[in-house]
Amino acid sequence: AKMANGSIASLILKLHDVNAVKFGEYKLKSGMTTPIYIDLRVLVSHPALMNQICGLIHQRMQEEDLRLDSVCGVPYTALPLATIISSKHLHPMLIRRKEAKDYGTRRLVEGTFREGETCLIIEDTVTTGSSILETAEVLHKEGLKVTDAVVVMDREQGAVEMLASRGIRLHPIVSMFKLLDVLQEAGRIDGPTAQEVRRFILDNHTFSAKEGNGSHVPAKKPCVEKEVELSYAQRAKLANVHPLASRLLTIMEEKQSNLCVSADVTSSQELLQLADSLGPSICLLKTHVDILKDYAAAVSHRLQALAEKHNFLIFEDRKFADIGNTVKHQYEGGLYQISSWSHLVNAHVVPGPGVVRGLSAVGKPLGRGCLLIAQMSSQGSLASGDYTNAALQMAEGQADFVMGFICSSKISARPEFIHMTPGVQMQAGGDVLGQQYTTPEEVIFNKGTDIIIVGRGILEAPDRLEAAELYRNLGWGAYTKRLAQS
Ligand SMILES: O=c1ccn([C@@H]2O[C@H](COP(=O)(O)O)[C@@H](O)[C@H]2O)c(=O)[nH]1
Repeated sequence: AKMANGSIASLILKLHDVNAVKFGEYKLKSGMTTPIYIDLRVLVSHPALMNQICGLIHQRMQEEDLRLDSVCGVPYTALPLATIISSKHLHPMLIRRKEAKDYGTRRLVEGTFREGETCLIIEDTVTTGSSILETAEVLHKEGLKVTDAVVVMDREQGAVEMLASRGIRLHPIVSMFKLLDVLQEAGRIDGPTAQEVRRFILDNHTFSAKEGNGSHVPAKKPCVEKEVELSYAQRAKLANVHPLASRLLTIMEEKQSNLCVSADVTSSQELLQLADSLGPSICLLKTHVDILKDYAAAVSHRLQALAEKHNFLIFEDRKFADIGNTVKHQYEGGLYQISSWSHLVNAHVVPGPGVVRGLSAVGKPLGRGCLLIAQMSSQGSLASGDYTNAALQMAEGQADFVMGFICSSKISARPEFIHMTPGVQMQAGGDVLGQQYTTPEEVIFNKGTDIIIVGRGILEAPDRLEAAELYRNLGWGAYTKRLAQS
């Protein structure tokens, strides 16, 4: 059985108890200042916790079916971890010296081994992965093979990718987003602290596949592989872009609008009237067709005509979340026949990739597109950390149908993907049912997403058109400011 969530959560809380997780301002080996510091040096004072961690490392070694002839801890903090695993599970251990002695054998690797043998590296914490790489390089020089490393705490800042680019698979026991989720859930840290650290981690990814930067220094401008930013128009012309994403990006550029209005009204007449009056201001109209009390097929026909007239796309916010076969029916059939009129739909990733395959079977031949829900705006949302990463991976695996994300911040550096953010109003705040709002400037300029989704901020305004124009101007202004800064 895969490592249970409960045992990881209990480990995280114990690490916090012994002050191995510290919040504040700290400097890392790379020189980077970080709002969170992981200090596993304290483990030597907590033998029971040390044993628990070694048990989890060994469990991971078995789950991954790792073949090894020896283990080697990265000096110094991981040395006792490797020692316990070696002693308890009878894996021979090697010790990598940080500096050669100037007497005796002058060896950099102590212990007995034969050329061609495989050594598993054990590390306490990784940021860039550079310490593991240094140790692997020393072992390589001695003729040993290093294919895998296990780390207790991955800060999720690029070590997995950097080491993979050097042929080493990294297996983390705890990852940063999981740690933040558990501490926040347990009330150990508040929401703003967790959010500040998440933001820091996302903005300070140290590996760029393009530069292949191996480690010692963060990528030049720290961010998710941040490079010079492309305009919406440039992104529309990219070779790999989904045709519907290209159309949407072109509309955005032409209309100077990154505003999606969320038309959460319950009468069809009001929906159509909204589409007609706000049509010139928006790039996208988002519907919840199942809240209409008087839906008939004619409504979707008229909506399509208005989308043509005002040059916007339609996005039915259906949030599909079932197995592939069921969502196929839900998308194509039933009362609403969504695939026949909605350019875009979205899906939760909780069922796994089958949900996208099911939707794609219906939507792709019609030229439709799909957004994956990677994060949600509501308080206490479970869509964060590993879940968000899973959404990203799922999108990358089916990018011929998935064209972007519903998210609260930019999660992919690939310019083909469009990031759309709900929970937007003029002022930060929320409603009584857990909705949380941020401003257009925060979403587009600071969090780097592409489209603001605004519902009640416009629907409840005394003059809806005036409000829509205000949001359009703010969203577009934040985008042009971001472009100018890149
Ligand atoms: O995480 C999410 C995903 C979807 N929504 C939807 O967006 C609108 C927001 O309406 P407001 O009136 O601006 O709060 C609504 O249709 C939600 O279903 C979201 O808010 N958060």
